[in-house]
Order: sequence, then structure tokens, then C-alpha cells
Amino acid sequence: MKFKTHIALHPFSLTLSERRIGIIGLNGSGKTTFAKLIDGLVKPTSGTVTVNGLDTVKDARAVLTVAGFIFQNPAQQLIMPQVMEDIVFGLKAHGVAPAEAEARAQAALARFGIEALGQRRVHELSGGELQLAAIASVSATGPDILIFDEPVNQLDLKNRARVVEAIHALSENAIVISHDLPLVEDFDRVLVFHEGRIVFDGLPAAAIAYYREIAGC
Ligand SMILES: Nc1ncnc2c1ncn2[C@@H]1O[C@H](COP(=O)(O)OP(=O)(O)OP(=O)(O)O)[C@@H](O)[C@H]1O
Repeated sequence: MKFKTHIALHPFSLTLSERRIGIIGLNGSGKTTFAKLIDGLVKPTSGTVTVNGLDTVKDARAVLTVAGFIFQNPAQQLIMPQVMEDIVFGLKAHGVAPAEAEARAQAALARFGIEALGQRRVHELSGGELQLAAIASVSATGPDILIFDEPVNQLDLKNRARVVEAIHALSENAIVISHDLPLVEDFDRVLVFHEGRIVFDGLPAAAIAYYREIAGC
């Protein structure tokens, strides 16, 4: 995967099927590029990426319904002024009828225990509230896979705990990029990225030890 001449990811072949997959590695190692490839937000410059059998280039729209991406800064993805409006907007964009969209949005807020945020304005939310609202908004559309880019970055202990709890309680498959290593330590599989390559792929404890070796700490 190249950006102009810069190789962000060297070629690799990989199948992901575990329920909880962590992605760790130093800054600039290719983690976000990898995650965006899965959701079709970045297109491969060579090779193919398939998600549940769908090609991220040829079936780009369908892939977006299968895999939902929660950005590092969720304020960028909650595009409507109010939380409830944003969830309803996303559902309508996925072809859900207006009457059903309202009910599904309420259910999504309830699922994450944030009914009180429904009528709140997005720009007023704290970091933890924003993360939960983004998780509710993306999951409301029913993707099989949720992809998180550093979901607990910059959260205080209380909000971190709320978001971690929400991620652990997900029924969807989750792929989570994190610099917060305890978040991934009970995951099923953890990939370690380094300089655009997957240098370790296995169980969390060994992956974290490998990453510590690379980081020298
Ligand atoms: N749109 C882009 N255009 C040019 N270069 C890019 C682009 N996106 C990423 N890169 C480069 O690709 C490399 C990998 O970036 P990526 O964001 O995937 O790293 P990361 O492991 O997620 O880093 P971090 O932990 O800092 O978020 C970096 O060198 C980055 O500068």
C-alpha cells in the first residue's frame, strides 16, 4: 500500500476471523492504513482486500454496511448537530425508513446506556461521551465488524472504563487499534505492526512482549 512513493504497508496475506483483534505498534507503523483498508476508506494500490467476501474496491458501498469505522476523533464523524439526529441520519443513509430509524436510534442509545445524550449537541460532548455516541451511531446501522482507531486515547479513567466496557460487551466482531495495551490483553489475537509490516501475529501477551522489545521499553 503506497501513498505516492511512500510505502505505508508492504505486501502481506492475512485472514482475520477472530471476534476480538487488537492492532498495536509504534506511531507511523501502518496501523490506521491497515484498518482503513479493511473498511475500503483506503484502496489497495496492489492486491485485493475482501470483507465477508466483498471486494473493498468493486463492492465499496456494500463493504461500508458490513464494516463500521470509529475514528480516532469521533467529532469528525458525527456530522449532525445533535446525537439523535446523527444516528437517524446514518440509518436513513443506509436505507432505513424514517419511522424505523427513530426507534433504532433510541435502541442504539439504550444499548450503550447513553439515552441522556440523545438530545445533546455533539460539540458539547466530552471525549468519552463522543466515543460512546460514535459507537452507538456506527453500530446502529448493523455492521458485522466494528473497527476502532484508538478508542480510549485521551480519555480519563472513568470514561476509559465506560468505553472499554462497551467494547467488551459488543456482539459484533471488533478490530481495535490501541496504544493502550491493557485494552487488548484479553483479545483473541493481536497483530504487531512495525515499519509497514506485520511483525508479530498471535496471542496478546506474546504480542505485547514483542512490541515492548521493538519499542525498547
Ligand atoms: N493519506 C496519506 N498520505 C501520505 N502518507 C500517509 C497517508 N496516510 C498515512 N500516511 C503515512 O503512512 C505511514 C503509516 O501511517 P498510519 O497512519 O497508518 O500509521 P499508524 O501506525 O496508524 O500511526 P499512529 O500510531 O501515529 O496513528 C506513515 O508514515 C504516514 O505518514
